[in-house]
Amino acid sequence: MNYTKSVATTLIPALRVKSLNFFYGTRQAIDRVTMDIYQGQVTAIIGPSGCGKSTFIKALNRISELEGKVKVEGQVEFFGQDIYDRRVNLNRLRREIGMVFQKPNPFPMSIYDNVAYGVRAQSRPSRMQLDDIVESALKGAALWDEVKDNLKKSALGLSGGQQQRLCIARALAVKPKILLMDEPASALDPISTMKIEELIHSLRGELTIAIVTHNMQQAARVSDYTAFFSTDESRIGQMVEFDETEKIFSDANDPRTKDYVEGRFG
Ligand SMILES: Nc1ncnc2c1ncn2[C@@H]1O[C@H](COP(=O)(O)OP(=O)(O)OP(=O)(O)O)[C@@H](O)[C@H]1O
Repeated sequence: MNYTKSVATTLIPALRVKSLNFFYGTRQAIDRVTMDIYQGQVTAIIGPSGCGKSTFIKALNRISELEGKVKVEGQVEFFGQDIYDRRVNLNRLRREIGMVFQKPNPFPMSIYDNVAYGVRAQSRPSRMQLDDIVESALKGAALWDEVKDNLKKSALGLSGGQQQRLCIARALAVKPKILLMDEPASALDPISTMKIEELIHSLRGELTIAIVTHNMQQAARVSDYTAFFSTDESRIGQMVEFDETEKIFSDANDPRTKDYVEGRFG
């Protein structure tokens, strides 16, 4: 399916990444990445294995710091605020910039409690308020109709595709401004993949989305903007080209991007 896209005329950067270097210990994984992620748009990050796509998006809400000793240089501004400033509240940052991973990771609890989890951690809503939040997050993640009669059942009994939409509902429940998705459909069957793509399309506009994907057709279908990453001779990831998705896939400026999107490399 191809979705109609309308590239916005006034673009507001939700995230501004400036000359970002990222190191695991002493090993540099990405080198001087500079790009904007525009509000309300879907931005795809594509590129060959090991070029730093996951590293890059995990640096955008500082979830990468959970992976051990990492070092970050450069800046990431979230609506003008430096997310690497010492005073940043990490819980709040990760609520505002939510994340969905490749492998669905529901908590071992009921469907309802999964979605309510983050909301309960941050506030004390009444039962009725919480019911409303859970319902609207599940509707937002296009899962409500499938689970509304089984909210008390374990999330682990859902199919892989349903679990992934539940994880999206869990992220939506705390009202993020940005949703980062790291290959959200790569472990799913084609029908579940299509549902995730439709969902991305329906969330676009009110939500800013950055998605890492290996699937170039998927990037072409769902995104408004695309960043192509690759590695240099020393195998450090860099961003080669960033542009409107249509341009990247039909008339890229850099020959490395052209080769990759035309399947000649990677
Ligand atoms: N936790 C980690 N510790 C050390 N090195 C890591 C870690 N995670 C990733 N790397 C290294 O950083 C580089 C970039 O990895 P990353 O996973 O970001 O690439 P990717 O483009 O997302 O790859 P893939 O498409 O295979 O998922 C690789 O060389 C990888 O081995």
